[in-house]
Amino acid sequence: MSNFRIESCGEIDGLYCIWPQVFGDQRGCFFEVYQYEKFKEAGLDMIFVQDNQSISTRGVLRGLHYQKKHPQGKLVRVQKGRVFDVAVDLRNDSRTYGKWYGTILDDVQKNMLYIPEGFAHGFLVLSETAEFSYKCTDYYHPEDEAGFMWNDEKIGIKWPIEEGMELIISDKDKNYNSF
Ligand SMILES: Cc1cn([C@H]2C[C@H](O)[C@@H](COP(=O)(O)OP(=O)(O)O[C@H]3O[C@@H](C)C(=O)[C@@H](O)[C@H]3O)O2)c(=O)[nH]c1=O
Repeated sequence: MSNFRIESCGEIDGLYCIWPQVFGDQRGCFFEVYQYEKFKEAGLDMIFVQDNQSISTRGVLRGLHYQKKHPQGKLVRVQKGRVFDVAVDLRNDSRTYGKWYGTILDDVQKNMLYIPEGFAHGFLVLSETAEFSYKCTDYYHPEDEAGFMWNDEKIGIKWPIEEGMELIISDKDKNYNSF
C-alpha cells in the first residue's frame, strides 16, 4: 500500500505540496502519482478532466497563466528534470491575495504541487531539459486564457535565474500586462 505525504504549503489555503512514496528495487522504482481516495482524505477532493505535458529546455519560462471563467486546479510535477514552479493567489476573498509561492519540483524528489482554482501559474526550467506534466480540473479554453508578466514588480517573484542563463519566453508571455 503506497502513501502520499500531503502538506499545506506557503501558508496559502488550498495550496499543497505532495510527495509520493517511492518503491525502489533492482528494476528501478514505482510510485503512484494520483489516487482519488487518498487525496480526498487529505482534503483534496477534485476531479481531473485533462492531462497536459510540455517539454522545455533550460531557461524556458512559461507563465504566468490562468483562466478567468473556467479556472483550472492543477496537480503539477516534473517527470524529467528540475524546475522552479510558482503559484500566485488571485482569489479576491483570500487573506493571501497577491502572494506567491515557489518551490523546486524535480525527478529526484518526484514531488508535486497542487494549485487550486483561482491561481496564476508558471515555471522556470533549471535542468538541460524538463518534461513537465499536470492534471487539470477544467478544460483548456483558449478564449478564456489570461496572464500577467512573470517579472511583475508588485508580485515580486524571486526567480532563481542562474548566471549566464538565457531566458526563453513565448511572444504571448512577453506581451502580457502587469498584474
Ligand atoms: C495549455 C494548452 C495549450 N494548447 C496549445 C495552444 C498552443 O498552440 C500550444 C502552446 O500553448 P501555450 O503557449 O499556452 O503553452 P504553455 O505556455 O505551456 O501554457 C501552459 O503554461 C503553464 C504555465 C500553465 O499553467 C498551463 O495551464 C498552460 O497555460 O498548445 C492546447 O491545445 N491545450 C492546452 O491545454
